[in-house]
Amino acid sequence: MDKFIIEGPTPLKGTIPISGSKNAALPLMAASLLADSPTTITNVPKLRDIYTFNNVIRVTGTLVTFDEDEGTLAIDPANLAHLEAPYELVRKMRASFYMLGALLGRFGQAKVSLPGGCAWGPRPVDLHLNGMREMGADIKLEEGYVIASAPKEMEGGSFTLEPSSVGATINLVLASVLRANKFTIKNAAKEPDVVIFCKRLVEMGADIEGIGTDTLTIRAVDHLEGVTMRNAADRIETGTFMIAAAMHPESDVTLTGVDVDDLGHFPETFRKTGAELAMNGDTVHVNAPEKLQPTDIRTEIYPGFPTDLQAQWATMMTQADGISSVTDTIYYDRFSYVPEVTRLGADMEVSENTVTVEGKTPLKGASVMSTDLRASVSLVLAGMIAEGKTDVLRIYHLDRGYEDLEQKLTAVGARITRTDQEE
Ligand SMILES: CC(=O)N[C@H]1[C@@H](OP(=O)(O)OP(=O)(O)OC[C@H]2O[C@@H](n3ccc(=O)[nH]c3=O)[C@H](O)[C@@H]2O)O[C@H](CO)[C@@H](O)[C@@H]1O
Ligand SMILES: C=C(OP(=O)(O)O)C(=O)O
Repeated sequence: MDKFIIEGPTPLKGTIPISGSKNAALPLMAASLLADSPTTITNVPKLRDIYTFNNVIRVTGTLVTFDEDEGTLAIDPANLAHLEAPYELVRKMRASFYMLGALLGRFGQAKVSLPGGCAWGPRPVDLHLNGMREMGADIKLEEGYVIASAPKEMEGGSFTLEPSSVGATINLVLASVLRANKFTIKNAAKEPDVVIFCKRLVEMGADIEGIGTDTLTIRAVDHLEGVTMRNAADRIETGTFMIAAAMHPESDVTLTGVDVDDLGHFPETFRKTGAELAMNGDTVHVNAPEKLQPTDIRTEIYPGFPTDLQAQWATMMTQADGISSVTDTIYYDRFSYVPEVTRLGADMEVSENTVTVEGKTPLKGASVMSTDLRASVSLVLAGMIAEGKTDVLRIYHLDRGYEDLEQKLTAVGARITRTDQEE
């Protein structure tokens, strides 16, 4: 198992290119299975989750070709015949559950393992399943698998997501675009990953009304055509590097290739820390403040503060002068990074779904353990401002979602090396 050795503290200075988004690419890949002809997706990052989902898709007989140098993924479902997504692959990442909507929507049948993914607490799929039932599908659970079937035409109807869910919105759209006479999703997710997914489906020929709002109405079309589509820039990687840039008073970082319109209210909140932020076209420039201001946040659905940046934000707040509170309203248990950042000297206390951070505490290098994707990157952020050597163990979590992380950070001044010496 690989680990990072980080020598700190180091200011970050220079330019970091932003990669294509993992969480936008995965639904686009699932959408390509609905088409009668091949789809090409550009700006796809080289990430473990993308490789895993490629393999999930290949099990069905679909031809998947990934040109890693170009970041171009070609998906040809002409020979898609095996309507199953097995446990061995689905357990590795939650988004492989999109196979349920894709296979059911296209073929009226699917056998898909219940999903894995970042495991910080309960992550149910009841809304995916109940929404499909409401649409007219028959859904059973057998030995850890969802067995689904649907007639050629489903009546459709209406289903309210409570709470709003990115994954359920995507799965219900996948299941309905070819098969439901008229299906309405209420309290649908409006996250940019959902918006780009719906827009690309419309380019393929789908009929989806209300894109970007919380009510989506889908009317079945006869067939969808494969197209060439561009994936979005990664808004979570963008936010992570903005936070990294604010943590050391001498840092001055430019991010390129950003989809600034996908950042919701994050830039506004970020400015409250005292960091200077300039956004110009697809470029974001961050100049760290002399003194970081304590800034409370609560995670919310888009355009509110993303839960996928909660751990990074709380870690940044260890360097702010004063007390701040970070509350996660989406995932109540997403705090496994707290004991690890505390090992470096942070003063953090979790109560229910809030972590209270008292700063500013000097951090000192130690060995810490990655527990999930965003928790892991917050340990890297902490390691880059900690005095001395920090070992971040189990970085395979990071490889799920950050493309070339150590190369990108090293290029702007961090001292990070990867080794496979971990016992
Ligand atoms: C691959 C991907 O894109 N993952 C993202 C996606 O995950 P994912 O799609 O799994 O997250 P959801 O938007 O579904 O989860 C939102 C909330 O709904 C709840 N819920 C969800 C489904 C369900 O059937 N029942 C239910 O109760 C969840 O427990 C959670 O409290 O959105 C999350 C919230 O922005 C992000 O943290 C993940 O990075
Ligand atoms: C939690 C994440 O991914 P997943 O939903 O696939 O676990 C994430 O991208 O932060």
